[in-house]
Amino acid sequence: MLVLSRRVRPDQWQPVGVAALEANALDVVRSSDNRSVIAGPGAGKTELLAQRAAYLLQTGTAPRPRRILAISFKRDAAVNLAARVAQRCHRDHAGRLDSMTFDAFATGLIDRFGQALPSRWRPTPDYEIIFPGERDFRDFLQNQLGSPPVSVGTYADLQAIAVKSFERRHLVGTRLPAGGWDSPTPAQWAADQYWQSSLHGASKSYLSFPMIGRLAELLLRVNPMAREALRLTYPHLFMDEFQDTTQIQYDLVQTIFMGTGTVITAVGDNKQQIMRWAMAMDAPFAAFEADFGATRTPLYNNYRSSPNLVRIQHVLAQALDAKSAKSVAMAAGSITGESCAIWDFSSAQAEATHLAAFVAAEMKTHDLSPRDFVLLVRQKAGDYAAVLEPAFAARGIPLRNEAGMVGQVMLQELLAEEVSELLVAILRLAVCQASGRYWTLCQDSLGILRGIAPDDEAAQARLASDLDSFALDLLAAHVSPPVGKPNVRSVVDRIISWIGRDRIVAAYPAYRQGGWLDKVIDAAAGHLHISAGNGVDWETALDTYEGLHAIPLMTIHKSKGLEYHSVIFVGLDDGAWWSFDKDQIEATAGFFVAFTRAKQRVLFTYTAHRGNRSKIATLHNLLRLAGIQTHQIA
Ligand SMILES: Nc1ncnc2c1ncn2[C@@H]1O[C@H](COP(=O)(O)OP(=O)(O)OP(=O)(O)O)[C@@H](O)[C@H]1O
Repeated sequence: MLVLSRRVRPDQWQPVGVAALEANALDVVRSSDNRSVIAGPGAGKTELLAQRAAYLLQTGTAPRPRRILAISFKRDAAVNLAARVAQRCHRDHAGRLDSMTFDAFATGLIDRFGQALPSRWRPTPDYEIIFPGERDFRDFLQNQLGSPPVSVGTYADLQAIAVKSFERRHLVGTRLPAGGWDSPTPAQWAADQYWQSSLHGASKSYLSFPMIGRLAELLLRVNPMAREALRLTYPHLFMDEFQDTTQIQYDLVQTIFMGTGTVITAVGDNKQQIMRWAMAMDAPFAAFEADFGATRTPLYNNYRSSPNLVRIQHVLAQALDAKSAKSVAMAAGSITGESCAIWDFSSAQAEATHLAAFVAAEMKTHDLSPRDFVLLVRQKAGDYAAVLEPAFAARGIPLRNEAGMVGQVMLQELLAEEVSELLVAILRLAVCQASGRYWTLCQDSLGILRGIAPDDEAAQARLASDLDSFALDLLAAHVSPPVGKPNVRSVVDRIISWIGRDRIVAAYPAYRQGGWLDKVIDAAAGHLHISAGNGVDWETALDTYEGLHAIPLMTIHKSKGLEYHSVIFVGLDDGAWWSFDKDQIEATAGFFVAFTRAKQRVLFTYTAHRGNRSKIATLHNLLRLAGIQTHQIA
């Protein structure tokens, strides 16, 4: 694709990389006011943000040195948006999009300005990120907390605080008072004790991401200069998957941008809200429209799924929102036979054997690759992998549990880590035959790490020559992947030290805390060692590392935002959906997310050994309502 850096007149700008956008999408792309775009799956919401970035950058509506801030909830979504913009824009333009997760944004603010917080809220500069759970809060409330001062209440008052909602309601439930609570309730007093011991109880502070979000909000509230700097830098803000916004994130955005000239575009789908357990707000779009005067703009097309799947999606969508409009299917159907069915099996083994045979045959007949399929499960992916993996291996198809742990990092997260991506790109550049496209990737990433401006031709040329000689040396030293864990580790260490550990830490805020960089490097080396097993060549080892030829197995949560030719949902039974009764809406939304990842086909499997279908009768009834048949397969 030819991408130009010259400026385009707004009236002459055309969507890049897609034939057309629907009228409302084009309207949002060109808009200069706050918009909330609520649209169904596959409507092109992420694509709309990529197109809007292209429009703002290419027409000079967001002129240099101003930048666009795009906040996503998951790291791979942030990477995905940046990649789409990089494909559509000249790199001079694409480099002015800062696409990051909320956590990275808040952490970056604390790292830059945190020492300006009032002393009672100031973390140590070397604070660590922690992930406390219900057990930690129970231990704190029941064992670590003494009696409160009489003016606050009694020990019994403290014990009456619900452990389950302590974090959500009290610890990070509201904005932090700059000078502390004046006359705290027992719950506020307990929250303050937790805060003070996390911030000042040891030689360094220990903070969770929600706590960092709250500190970032306070920081911006009490620091008008930092607030103003952000407003000036970012005249445009994008928020993807807005349905999952937490109150903490919303308050931060409100403190920085409400009532300013920054134009906000928020996109999402209420029917895909599956993060309520992780503190997502009840109605973030309504709050945004009321507080920021945002105009709601719906989208009607579905570019992902076949007409038959869009028809079924509509039945499911109506169970979540009776007012939801039927989408217009823009993609054609390409398979014969049923595009959705429930397959019953006598055992998990029979299920695994049949699915492997089916996928192998489909790949052959329709020229599909393993990455066109996904095996989705509700939870405990490892248990399913133990049965499915050997059955697929017997058909010569590697299956890979993306939720599996490599050392201390989840595989899916490892692959989205900057360090892992850079390692793979440098290795591919050095050792693979057709490595052309890795040049640009390495040159761009290293240019950013070394602080070289894209238009500084002399420095870019020096970097290119440096990269070239490093790649040649690497190849000369390792014509094939090294054997043995220590040797693989030393290759990884050599690349990291050539890139410069300090540069990596300086460029990516997440690596500044809590030994995360070491965990990622350990995991990358461990995963490369396993991928290079059996004396394979470099290309095979790196393909295995990235899972290019393996069928992914993942949970619904991890599949958000992704798409596949065929989705096979393993386990439509009460066992997998044991908590269905607890929050039927969220569970049905999860079911909807799983279903809507498919372009052409969705298969559900069931085996009685894992549970009945009575608790989740609602889901089975919905499928029946949509005309889906159940077949006894094996
Ligand atoms: N205008 C368009 N023309 C053609 N294809 C498009 C267009 N917009 C999006 N697509 C394609 O449709 C698919 C879905 O787009 P996208 O991922 O942006 O949807 P989404 O609304 O964010 O989906 P979801 O909420 O289900 O994750 C992608 O493959 C994308 O490339």
